[in-house]
Amino acid sequence: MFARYLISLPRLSRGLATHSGPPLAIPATLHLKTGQSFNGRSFGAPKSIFGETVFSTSITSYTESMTDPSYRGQILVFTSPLIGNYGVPLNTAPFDSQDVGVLLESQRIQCAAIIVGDVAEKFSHHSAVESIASWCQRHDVPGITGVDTRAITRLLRDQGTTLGRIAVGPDVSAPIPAADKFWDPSTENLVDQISTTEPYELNPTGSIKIAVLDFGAKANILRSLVRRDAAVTVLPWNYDFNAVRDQYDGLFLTNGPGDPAHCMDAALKLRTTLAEWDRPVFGICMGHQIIGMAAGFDAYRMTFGNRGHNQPVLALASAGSIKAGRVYVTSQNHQYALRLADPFPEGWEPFFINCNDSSVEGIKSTAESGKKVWGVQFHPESAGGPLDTIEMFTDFISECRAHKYATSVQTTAGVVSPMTTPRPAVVSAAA
Ligand SMILES: NC(=O)CC[C@H](N)C(=O)O
Repeated sequence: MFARYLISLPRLSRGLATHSGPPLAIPATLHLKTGQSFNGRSFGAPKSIFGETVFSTSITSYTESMTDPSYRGQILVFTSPLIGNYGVPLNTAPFDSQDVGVLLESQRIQCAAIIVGDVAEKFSHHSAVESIASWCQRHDVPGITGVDTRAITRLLRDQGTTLGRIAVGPDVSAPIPAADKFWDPSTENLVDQISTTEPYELNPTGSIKIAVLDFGAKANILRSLVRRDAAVTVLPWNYDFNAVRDQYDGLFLTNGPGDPAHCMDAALKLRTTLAEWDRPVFGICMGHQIIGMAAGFDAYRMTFGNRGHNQPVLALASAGSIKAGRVYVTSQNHQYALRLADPFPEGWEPFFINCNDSSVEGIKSTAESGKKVWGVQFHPESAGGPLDTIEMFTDFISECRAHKYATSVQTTAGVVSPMTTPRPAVVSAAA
């Protein structure tokens, strides 16, 4: 009994640590390109920056959101009023070939800045090692607290995602930059800045070989594949996959930051893949947009996008664990979407639709096409958010196994009886 207290005491003292950055006395202001300003106090790095101001309605998982590479270049406004109350954990996972080396979604904070109503100066969680303010400071990322995030959100909902500048300290009283001086991250190829430059492998002894095109992958996407015993090869976003495709049992396209138009090169290469290769392909968010562009859809910029962890989507088709007619609650972070085409390009059908704004949430290849290709705008891997659609990873891997098994039976027919061919553990009943 006494020993139990001894073990928990150091944790308790760590968990009750207080804010360790500079005092919240430095003024900071968010200026929007459209002329509005919001005054608050600085925390984290006391530096001024530009970015694209977006809001997220997620209530928890600020650590996962902030390390999601898709937020690169963005000033993230949390609508949840209290942020930081459970602190920040140590962002290292045991590094072995089975893991991605981080607990959160990438090695560092990816968003340009955060804006919160009330930053928690005290935090409490058994795995917390520092406050959100000291974490932001270590990563050179500014934050503003003490502003009316509801007012900012209502503004962004009306006028759409808006370019912004955070002015800190002496910059608060400097003249507001002219509208044409606001840096616009959508003009840059942010994917190229974040994607791996060299191929690398995870879980090389896995039983099914999956190639991943990295547009700015969240770690939980890679984990979700490795946990299903995939041998994962992560490739740069514009890698010539067609030159190596026959080594793989399936292709996965990840999430990523910025305007998908910058990745047209990847979409055109994928068009060739889809025309000539019949193995399963799955894409999430940016990956879904790339699949859509390869299929002939347009991607457009939404007014304020969808960022939050409770976005309802209606399944319009069944596949694997997904049942047509059911609503799934999903995690989302996107500004762009595929434009609804009527009719869909030949060989494609609707997969999911957003219940709030009717935007396209998923497309899939038709049964007649003989392909197994899925794209979803939401994040089945979650982190943070609900796990309603996590089994889509199992469905994808099962399809890859089923394809590999069917091919091995075909190629060995007449030589080896199918009975002696090892059958994969999980074979999907997917349509
Ligand atoms: N999470 C993502 O992959 C986002 C995709 C794209 N950058 C968008 O904003 O729509």
